[in-house]
Amino acid sequence: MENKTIGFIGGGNMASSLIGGLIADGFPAAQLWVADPDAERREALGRRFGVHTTADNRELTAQAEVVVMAVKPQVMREACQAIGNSVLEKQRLVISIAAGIRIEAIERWLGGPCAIVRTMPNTPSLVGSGATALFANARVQADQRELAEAMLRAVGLTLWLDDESQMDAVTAVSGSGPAYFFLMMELLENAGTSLGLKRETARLLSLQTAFGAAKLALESLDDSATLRARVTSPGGTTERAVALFEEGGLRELFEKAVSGARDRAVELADKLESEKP
Ligand SMILES: NC(=O)C1=CN([C@@H]2O[C@H](COP(=O)(O)OP(=O)(O)OC[C@H]3O[C@@H](n4cnc5c(N)ncnc54)[C@H](O)[C@@H]3O)[C@@H](O)[C@H]2O)C=CC1
Ligand SMILES: O=C(O)[C@@H]1CCC=N1
Repeated sequence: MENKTIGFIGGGNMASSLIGGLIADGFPAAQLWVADPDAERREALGRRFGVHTTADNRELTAQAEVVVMAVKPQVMREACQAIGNSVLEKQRLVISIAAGIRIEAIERWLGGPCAIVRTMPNTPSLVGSGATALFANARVQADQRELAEAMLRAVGLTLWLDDESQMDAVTAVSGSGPAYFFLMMELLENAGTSLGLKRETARLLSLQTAFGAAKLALESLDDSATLRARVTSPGGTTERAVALFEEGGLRELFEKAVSGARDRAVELADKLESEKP
């Protein structure tokens, strides 16, 4: 991977997280390109990371051997169609991070057979703690698979899926997942503040507790329910809080919210892939 040039079509939140994570892992900024129509964004990315920037997607595909599609799903069709010729002619490896959009649609929009790896990363990639699932089409060669994996492993955990349709569930679990945990941290901080703690005290306790719980769970052989049981003294404080969560329907609500996210990925793909050009 070290000698490759990687280009991002779209330099928004997720591309910035991947770029920041790659640079922090030692990947040379001089081998990173970003194409974005937003001049302020290009300027900010150039200043923050020292990467090459351009407003011209085709200039990026001319420069970068690996082309990461990092635009919104709603922009994927137009962006793929605009770079299709150059991607196919130069036989670039395309890596998509777009939620919902299936490989078959990306290939169709590019206009011909192409090596495509569909992935679902998440924003903790910025600090090297991302989680990314990958799925490759049959045109992806072993060395390209290795390359895609190495790029995402540089910013966190990677795993390959054996069925592309699982990507929508992954999107709902780990793609959107950081937002659920941020929400929980926000709510715990607010609850602590309501109980009379200083905002900063409640914030630090909430964040370190989230971090500690995740670290403990990752390093433990026990499952999350067992770890929870160890915090829950019979007749104690945790038991009361957990009972109130259960009574309030948190378990059902969680199932509903995460399947709502999965359904939205499917809905987006069905809508965007069937729209007339
Ligand atoms: N934000 C997240 O946590 C995650 C996002 N994703 C996926 O990443 C993709 C990007 O999402 P975000 O970074 O959150 O969006 P964003 O809105 O922050 O970034 C999109 C960028 O694309 C640029 N853009 C728009 N049209 C363009 C074009 N034709 N060519 C080049 N650039 C163009 C915009 O100016 C913007 O900077 C989406 O497909 C999303 O599903 C995947 C995993 C996690
Ligand atoms: O909210 C979204 O649609 C994107 C995909 C996963 C995380 N952010």
